Amino acid sequence: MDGKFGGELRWVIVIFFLLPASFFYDIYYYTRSWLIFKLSSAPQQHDKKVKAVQKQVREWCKGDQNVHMCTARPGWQTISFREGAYKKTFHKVAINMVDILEIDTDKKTVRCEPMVTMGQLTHTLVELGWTIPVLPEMDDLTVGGLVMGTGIESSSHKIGLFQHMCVSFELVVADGSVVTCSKTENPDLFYSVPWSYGTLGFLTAVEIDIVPAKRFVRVEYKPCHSLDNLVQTFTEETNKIDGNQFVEGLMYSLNSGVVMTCNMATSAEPGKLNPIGKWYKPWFFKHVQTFLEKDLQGVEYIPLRDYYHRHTRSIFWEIQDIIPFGNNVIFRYLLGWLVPPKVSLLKLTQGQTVKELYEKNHFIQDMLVPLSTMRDALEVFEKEVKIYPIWLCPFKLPPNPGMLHPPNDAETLFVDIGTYGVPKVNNFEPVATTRRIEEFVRKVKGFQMMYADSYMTREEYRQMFDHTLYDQVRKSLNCEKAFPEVYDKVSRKARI
Ligand SMILES: Cc1cc2nc3c(=O)[nH]c(=O)nc-3n(C[C@H](O)[C@H](O)[C@H](O)COP(=O)(O)OP(=O)(O)OC[C@H]3O[C@@H](n4cnc5c(N)ncnc54)[C@H](O)[C@@H]3O)c2cc1C
Ligand SMILES: NC(=O)C1=CN([C@@H]2O[C@H](COP(=O)(O)OP(=O)(O)OC[C@H]3O[C@@H](n4cnc5c(N)ncnc54)[C@H](OP(=O)(O)O)[C@@H]3O)[C@@H](O)[C@H]2O)C=CC1
Ligand SMILES: CC(C)=CCC[C@@H](C)[C@H]1CC[C@@]2(C)C3=C(CC[C@]12C)[C@@]1(C)CC[C@H](O)C(C)(C)[C@@H]1CC3
Repeated sequence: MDGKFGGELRWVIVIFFLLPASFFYDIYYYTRSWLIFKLSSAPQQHDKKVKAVQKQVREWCKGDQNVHMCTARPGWQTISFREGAYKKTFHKVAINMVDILEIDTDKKTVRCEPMVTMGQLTHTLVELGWTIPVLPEMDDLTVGGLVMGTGIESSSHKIGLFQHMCVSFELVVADGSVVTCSKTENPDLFYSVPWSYGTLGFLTAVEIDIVPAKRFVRVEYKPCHSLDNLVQTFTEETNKIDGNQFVEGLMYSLNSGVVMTCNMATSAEPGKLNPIGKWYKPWFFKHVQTFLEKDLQGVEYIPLRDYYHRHTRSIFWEIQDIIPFGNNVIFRYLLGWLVPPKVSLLKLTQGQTVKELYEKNHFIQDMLVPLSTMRDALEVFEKEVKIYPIWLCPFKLPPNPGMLHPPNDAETLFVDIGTYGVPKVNNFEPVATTRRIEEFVRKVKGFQMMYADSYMTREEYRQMFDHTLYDQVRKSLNCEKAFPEVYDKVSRKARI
């Protein structure tokens, strides 16, 4: 879809075509998983589905093995910025595994298949009084994508990244056999899987910790009017040993922002309930900004699912560029219940015009840097792109084996700096600007989230991510012919 409808009138396509399509898509999957759970048919089907994956891999083994393998999930369906070019040429293995297999409340784990989404998990678990400790909040993120890539949320400062609450993985590896791994069983494989982007094997099941859920989240909004104040408040709140189940920051300029500290609660104080997930409610980031404007500290109680998916309706703040009047009160009351359009359908229908617009004039990155370097990092982002709001999400990084190591191999607090939008500086140049920021991140021993565009060279990439264990495991599992190296899947050159 090109021309005007691909550019400034994209919203026409979105409202009249994508929103209804997204609605029916959701209804179909919602009903399907509800029925499957009611019939309790998923656990019996699982072994059959694993065998189907094994069969496909063994067929590849019998062939001449001259192309690598990847999952058959089309690039447009994923929550990454671009599609992998390799999806056109690789041998595709279908992994149609979309079900929750078991909720074990004694062991406190949920076992699910890799295509289970975050929206599906919250619907299921929260209703039963449980939740997972780190719940990356966009509804359509999948367990498989989050394990193989990475996931983060505002509880990560207590728990770590998505990978750190995973108990075990089940994979079909290069020779078609099934391997399970955990901290005690095949630990090398267990620690190498996160950030391996499907280059060690096909994931078929994941066991994840669960914790009791409460009905509400008590949110305290703390407006800050200087960079020093914001960095100090954010750091103190993140460091509180016993307090704050969730900590999040939204910055509206280099010198202003709101730090939110949150805890689950069983009941709400009268008059302070705010069901922000309802279709007529303002976008969450706009709502948070009102606390800054009024310079008011405030307390609210948000229903748990609404809290988890607080940035979903506005796709963080990306929806502003897609439906410019989306936060208008009339639009919200009339059509707010249809929002957001599915990222996958947006990707599927975007034309060359939009692609080029985003290529030249849009910046989407999440950079994970040690909390102690947060101030410098924010100044670098201000100088290089000047995009606001900025999303701040703290997380702890334990000194585990694998791709990510904290400085000096000691558990360290990090912060994810998320910048999504149109740069406001005059000298923005996508490649050069991103490369300068990547260089800063490497210098402070941080990491780039690889769903976005990365312009690092192979050497720079290997400098950022420790490949020692990964290389070893690839060798022992004979991955060379079966899967490419991570770099060849995630670098900008590998994506279209
Ligand atoms: C996969 C899935 C998708 C769901 N999707 C939605 C949704 O989209 N929207 C929504 O509002 N609600 C959804 N739900 C929630 C569902 O409606 C509630 O879980 C239901 O209300 C549970 O109440 P109940 O008393 O009927 O449970 P129960 O009668 O105890 O269980 C209901 C069924 O689930 C099976 N079951 C129970 N525990 C497990 C387990 N640990 N592993 C496997 N099967 C189990 C039981 O065998 C039974 O057939 C979903 C649940 C699941 C599991
Ligand atoms: N809050 C957060 O933490 C957010 C995280 N993200 C990012 O989004 C991505 C997840 O998006 P999503 O659409 O769910 O996933 P994707 O389909 O984009 O998959 C991501 C990677 O995981 C691999 N993968 C997925 N499933 C399997 C499997 N069963 N077996 C082997 N490899 C698999 C894919 O391999 P292949 O290429 O072969 O398909 C791909 O390389 C992650 O990279 C995450 O970091 C994005 C937004 C927010
Ligand atoms: C760690 C966290 C919280 C990351 C959040 C990342 C989101 C803001 C990203 C993930 C996918 C993402 C890059 C996407 C887009 C915006 C930013 C998103 C949603 C959009 C919708 C922008 C518009 C584009 O035309 C297009 C449809 C291709 C993309 C799709 C992916």
